[in-house]
Amino acid sequence: MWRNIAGFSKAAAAAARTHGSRRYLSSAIPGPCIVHKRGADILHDPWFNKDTGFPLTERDRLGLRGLLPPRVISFEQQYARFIESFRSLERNTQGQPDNVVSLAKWRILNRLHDRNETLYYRVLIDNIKDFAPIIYTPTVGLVCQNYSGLYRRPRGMYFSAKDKGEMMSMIYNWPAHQVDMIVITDGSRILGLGDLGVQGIGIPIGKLDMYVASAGINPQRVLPIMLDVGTNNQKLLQNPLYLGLRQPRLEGEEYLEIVDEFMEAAFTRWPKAVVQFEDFQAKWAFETLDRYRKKFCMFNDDVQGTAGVALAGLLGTVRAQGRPLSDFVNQKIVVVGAGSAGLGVTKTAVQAVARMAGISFAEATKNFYLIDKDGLVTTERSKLDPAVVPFAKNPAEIREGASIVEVVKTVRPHVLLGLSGVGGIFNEEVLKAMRESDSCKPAIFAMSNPTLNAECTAADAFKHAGENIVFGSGSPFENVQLENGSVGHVNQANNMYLFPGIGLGTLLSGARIVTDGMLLAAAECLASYMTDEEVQKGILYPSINNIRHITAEVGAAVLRAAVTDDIVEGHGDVGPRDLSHMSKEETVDYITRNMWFPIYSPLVHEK
Ligand SMILES: NC(=O)c1ccc[n+]([C@@H]2O[C@H](COP(=O)([O-])OP(=O)(O)OC[C@H]3O[C@@H](n4cnc5c(N)ncnc54)[C@H](O)[C@@H]3O)[C@@H](O)[C@H]2O)c1
Ligand SMILES: O=C(O)C[C@H](O)C(=O)O
Ligand SMILES: [Mg+2]
Repeated sequence: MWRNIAGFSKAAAAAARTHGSRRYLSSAIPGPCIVHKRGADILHDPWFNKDTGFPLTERDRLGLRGLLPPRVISFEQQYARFIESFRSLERNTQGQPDNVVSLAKWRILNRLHDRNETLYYRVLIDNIKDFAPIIYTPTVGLVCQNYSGLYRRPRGMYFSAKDKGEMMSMIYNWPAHQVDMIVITDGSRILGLGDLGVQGIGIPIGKLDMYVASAGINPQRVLPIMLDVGTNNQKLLQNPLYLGLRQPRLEGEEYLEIVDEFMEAAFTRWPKAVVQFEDFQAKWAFETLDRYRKKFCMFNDDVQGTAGVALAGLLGTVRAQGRPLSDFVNQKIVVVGAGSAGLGVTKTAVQAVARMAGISFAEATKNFYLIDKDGLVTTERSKLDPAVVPFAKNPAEIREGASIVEVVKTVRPHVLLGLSGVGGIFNEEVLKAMRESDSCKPAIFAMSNPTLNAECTAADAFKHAGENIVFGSGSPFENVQLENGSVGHVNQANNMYLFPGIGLGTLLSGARIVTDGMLLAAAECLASYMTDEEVQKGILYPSINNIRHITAEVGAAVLRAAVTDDIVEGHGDVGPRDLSHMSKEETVDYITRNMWFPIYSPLVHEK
């Protein structure tokens, strides 16, 4: 249907040099873009539509003359007009409830997304700090909860249990010839909001928006996928407006057959795509990761992306204490939440300790304490989930099922990290107990999303646990003004710092799988991104304003790890030998040159 030629990567190189600055607007010369449509069909296609920005010659060439008001409005003017309407929405909704304002902001952005993707992604990239909380966490959670009511037009593809046996042909219904990144969910654990069934499609859409904005994946080559295998959410099943299958979730083999069929279909059509699994309930997150990671180019963001971001944060807290990184092996870490994210983080952190100290995995678990909904996990627990067995403590040390506060008071941990999905669970008592931590700078990570599900707020953490803490949260919070006159820095400990680079680095390496080495390289790259000075101030992660730069660095680290693992197969004209001969700087440059940047390309019609 369409083909993209030259131009984009040239534009991306210029874009990368300025990291999204407005200066770029007039500096790049975009290459042409082939379009197989004409007239009104182009205006209704957000991939090609330029609204009033079509130059007169293009209007003639494409049969648009008369279909638009006569005046040609420049990209800069369109951009300014959108920002002005957004700011005026902000003014007009002042004083209204947060949810109402957030949804209104999401709607105005979504309308632009549906109409003109080039302008949409440009405003997103240039204003990522303001707009990420709307198109991504936390507002995306609210959007999923209200999806059936908000639904206007489809985005992505839906594969349901009723499509069994049809998927291999259905996949060809997708209009794009090339797909680079797929994000798939079954809607079973959307953020900390539980089973939202088909309404979970908002998550792959939001994640892929971040891929375009952060990793420069061409938006014509992303594909959000909803695997609708039913829902166990009774409220949704009873809602007459619910848009998904009205049946309980498939289980066991029936479930796996659906996922298998989708994976076969997707990789048959796009053998070089990368698939990110997102927000699957823990049992399926682990099972599918195990089942597919050696067979397909895929990773699970909640298990693996989160683990890398958390590890970078944990290493940062050691540096923030003014201690050498090797001291990580002595950090006592309490993890609250033993699901897909909590277990992924714990396992990765224990592996890091084992590697650093040169000890076995079992020995390295000594300083880790895992708490789930039934309290501290010990070997005494009946029906112990096999995934948590390696981390179960001896009940002689602390009793089975001990509460968070009991564990914190007994262990005096350096780090308290929450991935429980339970809002406010780090209450005043728990936070005050962290004052007795053995660390000079105790760290509190309230990583659950969205905002109301965070284990504590930033303000409460600094108020109750002390002004010397290091704080991270999954959803954004404002920095906190401390009584001592300084600023309590809030880190957004969110996998958004890694998944775009993991996906992009993997894609551009041409690797057919994502190895542990690639994931570790991503985490190490993020961990070493910050200067000592920043880390001393409690700043563990870079500003989201630098996300394109971070993603290029992470992507290069991932690609180089794929070279080390000897699994690169190349991408486009760049072969495996070229990749393996690139220096670190050349790899970053290669990644950067391949990042798409939104700019109007001249459209050339071809039948
Ligand atoms: N910041 C990030 O980048 C990031 C990444 C992934 C997940 N998350 C968030 O982490 C949360 C959990 O995700 P998940 O996939 O691990 O979910 P999950 O359902 O797999 O696991 C939740 C875990 O929390 C435990 N839990 C529930 N109630 C508890 C309680 N009262 N006390 C202690 N533990 C309790 C459960 O037993 C379970 O082990 C979600 O809110 C999700 O949004 C954040
Ligand atoms: O989506 C996010 O913001 C992070 C994470 O993947 C989550 O599931 O909470
Ligand atoms: Mg997730």
